[in-house]
Amino acid sequence: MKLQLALDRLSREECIDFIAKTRDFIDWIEVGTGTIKEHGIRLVRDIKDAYPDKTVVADMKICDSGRHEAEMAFRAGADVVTVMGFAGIETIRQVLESAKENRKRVMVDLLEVTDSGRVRNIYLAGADLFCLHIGKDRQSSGKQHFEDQLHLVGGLDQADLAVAGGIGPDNLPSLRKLGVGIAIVGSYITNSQDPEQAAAGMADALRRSDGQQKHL
Ligand SMILES: O=C([C@H](O)CO)[C@H](O)[C@H](O)COP(=O)(O)O
Repeated sequence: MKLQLALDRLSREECIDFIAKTRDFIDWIEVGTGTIKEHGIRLVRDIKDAYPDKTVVADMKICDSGRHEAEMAFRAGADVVTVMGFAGIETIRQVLESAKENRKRVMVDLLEVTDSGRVRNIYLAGADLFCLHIGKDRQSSGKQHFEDQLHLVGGLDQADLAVAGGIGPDNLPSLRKLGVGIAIVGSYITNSQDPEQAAAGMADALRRSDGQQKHL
């Protein structure tokens, strides 16, 4: 299982600092939605320039104007862009087309998606990377579990699966059972007193896990 560090609610300098501290343990770097809004898409470019060997995810959470927003992220050096699973299928198609033309990838964020038929249509449109996501605001209610969302991606045999939202050592065992390929971890690392140690511990635990890891 791979580890994606999510950079949310941080200053520009903190983002750079967290990457420097955790670089040996993380596989993918996510520039969070709010981070892009606050610091601009230029931060994606700066991070990709500094870490060309890392996969950089621009968490654009696109829900309209698909091609325009995807190209903005790809031009800035993003390897992966996120689109919302609840967006119109035309928007999602535009993002997928842009990714294909630019030889990049799309992560479909399933935040607040409940209809597996919709997910299947997105899969049939060409998406091959989906993210089960318990949003920040939902996390505070503590009522949602990744297991409850798993039916959304059942039968999407060629797709890779990521999970995001409240991930740390406590729910790692459940991820193993889900066949997750990539664990997206933000707060557990960025709120830690020792981010390097937190990332090292997560990376070690993820790699030791016997989840049905797929090539990403
Ligand atoms: O995508 C995210 C969320 O919607 C805020 O923009 C987070 O990056 C992701 O859920 C990681 O969350 P935590 O690990 O719970 O910080």
